[in-house]
Parts: sequence; C-alpha cells; structure tokens
Amino acid sequence: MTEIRLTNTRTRKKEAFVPIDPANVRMYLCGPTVYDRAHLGNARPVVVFDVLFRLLRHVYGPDHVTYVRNFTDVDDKINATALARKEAGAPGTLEELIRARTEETIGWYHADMDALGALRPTQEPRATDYIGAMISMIADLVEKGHAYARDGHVLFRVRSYTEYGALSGRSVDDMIAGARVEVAPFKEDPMDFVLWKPSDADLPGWDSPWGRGRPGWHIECSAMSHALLGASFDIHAGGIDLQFPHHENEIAQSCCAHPEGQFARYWLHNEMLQVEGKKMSKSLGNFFTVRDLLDRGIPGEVIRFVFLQTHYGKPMDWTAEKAAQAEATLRKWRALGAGIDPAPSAAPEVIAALCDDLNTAGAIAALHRIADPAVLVASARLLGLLEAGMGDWAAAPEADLSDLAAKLADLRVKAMDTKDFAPVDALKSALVAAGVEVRMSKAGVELLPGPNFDAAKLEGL
Ligand SMILES: Nc1ncnc2c1ncn2[C@@H]1O[C@H](COP(=O)(O)OP(=O)(O)OP(=O)(O)O)[C@@H](O)[C@H]1O
Ligand SMILES: [Zn+2]
Repeated sequence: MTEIRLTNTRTRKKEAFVPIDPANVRMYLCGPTVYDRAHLGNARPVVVFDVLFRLLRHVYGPDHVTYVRNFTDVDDKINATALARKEAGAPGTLEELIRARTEETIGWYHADMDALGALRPTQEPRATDYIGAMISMIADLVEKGHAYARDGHVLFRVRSYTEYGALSGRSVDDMIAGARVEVAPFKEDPMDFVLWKPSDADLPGWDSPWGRGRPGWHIECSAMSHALLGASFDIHAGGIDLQFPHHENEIAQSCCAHPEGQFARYWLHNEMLQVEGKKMSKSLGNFFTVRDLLDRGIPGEVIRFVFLQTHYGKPMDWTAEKAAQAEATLRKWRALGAGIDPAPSAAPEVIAALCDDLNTAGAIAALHRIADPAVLVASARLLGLLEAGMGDWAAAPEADLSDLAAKLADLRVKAMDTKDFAPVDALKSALVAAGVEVRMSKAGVELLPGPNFDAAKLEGL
C-alpha cells in the first residue's frame, strides 16, 4: 500500500502514517465558530485538509475514511453578534436571533467552501447537539480530580495533567510567564481553563450539576471527537494558531477523561494566511472574506489553486499576481482537458508528491509535466482541481487586456514627445478604477486583472 508521510506536530517529525484501522481512517478538524462569514484565512485549513481527505480516500478507499469537522454554534462571539442585532432593533428573542445567525452562517459557510471545491466532511456535528456529552465528560473530569467547580464555573486543573504542554513543547511555568492567561478569583491556578460557565437568564444555557450554564470552547471538540471518532483516532488537524491553548486543552481533557485511549495520534497544523506579515484575522481587522473574492469574479478553483501552490506548513499571502497566474494555468489545462474522460488513475508522480507530507506545490509542478490530457485531469482531481462541476468560469472569455496595454504604451510614447502626460494618466486611472493592476516599466506596459477587476468598466476605453 502507498505510504503516506506526515509531519506530526506532536513529535515534530515527518512520520509514516499508520492508521489504527485501515478500514476506518479517522480525522477531526476544528471547524468554524459560526457568527460571521469565513475570511480567506479560515478557508486555508478547509482546502488543505480537503486534499488530505481526498488522498486518504484514494489510498484507503472512499468508504474507509471518516472526516469530522464541527460547527461551534455556542460561543460568546455569537451571543455578542446577536445581542448587537437585538439592540439595533431586530425582531425576535435573543435565542431566536442567535439561532437565526448560526443557521445563516452555516449556510454561507457551506456555499463558500463548496465554491472552493471542498468535499463535505462525513460528519459536521454542531456543538449544541452535544451538550449532554460535554456535561458527562466534565462530570467525569471532576470525579477524577482533574476539574473543580467554583462559583458556577467548572475549571480544568492543568497541574493535574503532567503531560500538559507536550504538543507545543512548552512547560506550564513558561506558559504562565509568557501567555496572557486570565487570572480570576474562582481559579486555583492562573493556567486553569474553563470547562463550564454560568449563563445569565437572557443568555443561552443548559441545566447542569453546576447550575444553568454553557460549555467552554475547548470541551466542545473533546466531546464531539469522542462521540464520533472514539477515544483514539488517527489525525487531528487545525491551524497553527490553535496549537496553544486550544489543542493542548483538548488533549488534557480527552486524555484525562479517557485514559484508555490515546486521543489523536497525528497532529497536523497549517500555517497562517498572512497580510503584510501578520495573520489574517477578524480581531486585527486585516481580512477579506471568501465571498468578497467570489463576488469579484475570482473563481473558487483559482483560490484553491493559489492555496495549494504553497506547502501547508509555510505562511503565505494572497496576491493578485498569484491569482492571475493560477487562472491562466487553469484555463490552459481546462482547454486541454475539455470533453476528455479522465484516465482511470492519477499519475504516480502526483500521488508520490501528495504522499510526501502533502507536497501540493510538488504535485502541481508534476501536473505541468503531464502531456496526456486524460492523465492530467485524473491527477488534478486528486487535488480537487479540474473537477467537472467547477469549470463554468473557464468557459467565459478571458479578459483581453492586450489592446489596452498597447494603447497605453502608445500614449506613453506620444507623451514623451509632447510632454503632456494627461492622456496617459487618464487611461491609467480608468484602468485602476476597473480593478486592473497597471505596471509600467522601461520594458513595457503590463496589465493584470486584480481582485477587484470589473470588465464592464473597461467599456469605452
Ligand atoms: N489567517 C489564517 N490562516 C490560516 N488559517 C486560519 C487563519 N485564521 C484562522 N484560521 C483557522 O480557521 C479555522 C477557524 O477558526 P475560528 O473560527 O476560530 O476563526 P476566527 O475566530 O474567525 O479567527 P480569527 O479571530 O483568528 O480571525 C481554525 O482552524 C483556524 O486555525
Ligand atoms: Zn477544536
């Protein structure tokens, strides 16, 4: 059987992947908190681990992989969003507004991730459907001495788990020194984290042995992964930003509640999509959504291609240039593969690249070398590219900017003579207004459709 090698964050090594049960390979990915549209960064783990899902299905068989990705539909950010709507006069109770918001966001999420060609996971549990499982797990942790109840809160006693910090390679004392841990009167130790917290009458809450309340975020993933994948499963994935504290806390909860299991054996973390060297994030405000790009006419397949050109373990940024190049390549490949049935299997070179720690950039480089269109299509589909249902965009004619580039170059030559640059500037401004990136150098004029490109605005130029 083909050997897959993966970089396991837990051991910091590239290891041969050996599933617990090849008849049911099990993977969990931390999913979104559903209070708003996904930004482009949020889509990176979805696309990266969709490729892993496809590869596992290829190697072990499509019916032998269980992929779980949750929806966090109980969270303070969701409550805050609904409360803001209520204060702005939206009709309905807070509970109704919360429900409406999470439903709406899940719908957006599905539409956006579908557009990126991500297969739906086998299961998409919602946290609110697993509150009972969370309460039992918390009660079990209290009973075993790993958690304690105080003032309506239940906290995990971090010092009771000696392995805490092993995933991120930090000691508890270093973490206290370096991290912004919340000190609260109900904590025995500043490192302890919340498993359960009290809810006011107007906030969503469930009855529990500790009074009416709601779960902390970390326990959600521990409870849902246990319910659907068991006490030991193969792969746990997520963004590197979740490694600490979220994943350390998941490990502590799951290993202490279910010492009979190993929890996750391989930990995979994707690096961040960045903007000017910083993580794209809602809190920093430096984000744009997947929907923003799709609405500007950037096909989902192009976004996917751009992601896959960088290894998941490296930070990356989004540029109009990368998108333009991805679009050109996909157009070329789609033209080659038009009307051709895919070959029965992908090219060995492409499979080998993906098996080598998801070397998607290497797989794309190999695709460039495939001459047979039937093999090209079959191989690209392993990466979720050149899928039948995703190519409508490529049928539309490409924006031809060559005439305008020639016109601009011409105006510039004339302006050198007349010293009147107004016509050059006017055309340049109009192009920029249409979302075209204008590059003028001694070598000539280059026009690239940018992320805001709007062909309709070119009319009359
Ligand atoms: N810039 C990014 N690049 C890659 N992955 C990211 C980025 N930002 C968030 N993620 C991932 O997106 C997934 C969903 O995270 P979550 O719902 O917590 O996002 P969020 O709260 O909107 O994030 P943020 O506040 O950081 O914008 C997680 O797996 C997380 O690691
Ligand atoms: Zn999680």
